[in-house]
Amino acid sequence: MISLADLQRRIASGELSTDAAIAQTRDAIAAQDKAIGAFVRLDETARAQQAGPLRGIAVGIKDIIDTADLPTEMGAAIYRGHQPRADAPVVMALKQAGATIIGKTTTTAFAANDPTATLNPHNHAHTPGGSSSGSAAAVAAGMIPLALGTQTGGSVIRPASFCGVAAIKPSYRLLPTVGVKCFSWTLDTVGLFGAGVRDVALGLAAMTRRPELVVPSKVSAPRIGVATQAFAGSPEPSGAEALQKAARAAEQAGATVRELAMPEIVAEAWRIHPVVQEFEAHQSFAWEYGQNYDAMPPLLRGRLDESKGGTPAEYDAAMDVTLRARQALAAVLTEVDVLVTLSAPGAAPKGLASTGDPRYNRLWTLMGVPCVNVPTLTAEGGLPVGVTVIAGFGDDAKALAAASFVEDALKR
Ligand SMILES: NC(=O)CC(=O)O
Repeated sequence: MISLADLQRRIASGELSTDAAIAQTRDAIAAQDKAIGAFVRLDETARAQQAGPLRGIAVGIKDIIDTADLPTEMGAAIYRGHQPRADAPVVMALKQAGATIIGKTTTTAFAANDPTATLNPHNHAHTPGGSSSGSAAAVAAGMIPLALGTQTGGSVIRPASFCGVAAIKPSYRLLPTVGVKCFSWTLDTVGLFGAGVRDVALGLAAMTRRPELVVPSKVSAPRIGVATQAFAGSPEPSGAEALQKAARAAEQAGATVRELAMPEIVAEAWRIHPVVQEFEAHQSFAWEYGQNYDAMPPLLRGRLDESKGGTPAEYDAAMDVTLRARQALAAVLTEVDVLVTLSAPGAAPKGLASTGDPRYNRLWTLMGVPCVNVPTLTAEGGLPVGVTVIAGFGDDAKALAAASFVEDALKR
């Protein structure tokens, strides 16, 4: 994979020009993407910039995020050829930091669960996950050093786990979702993919102009609470093994590690996540579902068919649980620095019919807390499995530093 940190060092030292860095990316895409299918479209006119912390860094943008220089087609026939007038603010933030938008990466239709044709670079017989399929696959295949995705359920963390890359779903609203096709305004969060945790941190720090997000050279040992999420059901053996391996490695590296049960109200928030998601989806997709029913992607259309009976009273009750659960989780996170939990039930499912199950991700999306995927082990078939490091709302720097600690501990 291409390390953003390594590219920055080589560009800063003059060893590598920004033009050469972008040319290397184009060569890697040309060599790999015919087999992987991570990109919907490439910008052949995009050039390297000469200033900014992300100069020479090629970035892939999930195709539900508006771009002025490329169509934004939402992975859906209804939006084929759709050309936004303006870049979404997160795209502009990348450009203002010096990045080069190299292309649009595949997304499941409307970032739901109708799968893409993108393959897992580690094993082409398996899904890369979704809904940010192309972003995770393009980074994992070594085509680009940085990509944007989004998460409503588990669409950043789960594909990152399946593809063996680092990723962050930041605190809710750290990055604006203006210009991002809305699924659920309470849940939708823009995230980043990179080769390693430090690379993701550098990308997020540059986009947000928050240098405090950069992982320091020395990271102190965190107090870790292991959250098994038993309320979400049992994981597959590879998922359980990854959680145990990460906890053990962190402890051997000096972290204090203990299992932490979640309060019942937090488990209840896990249960009502779909109520919030689907109620808001019916409003977000009202035009597509109401005026273009036959052209809707089938799995999303079926979900909306099933959930159209949801009532405002049910939604209000779910939001009340959400607010109380966020308060309870904040109290839990005073006992430890971070939580470590499962990123997915196990390795990537075989075939492309499913992008996997967000059952271990969705709670944290609803809680709005920063989540970082740390690649942890390689399961049967050469398939990666990660774990998620979680800090309190607004503690993105702490989540990134602790995730880097776990990442380094796993390398020992
Ligand atoms: N958009 C999403 O997060 C949906 C998913 O987890 O597959």
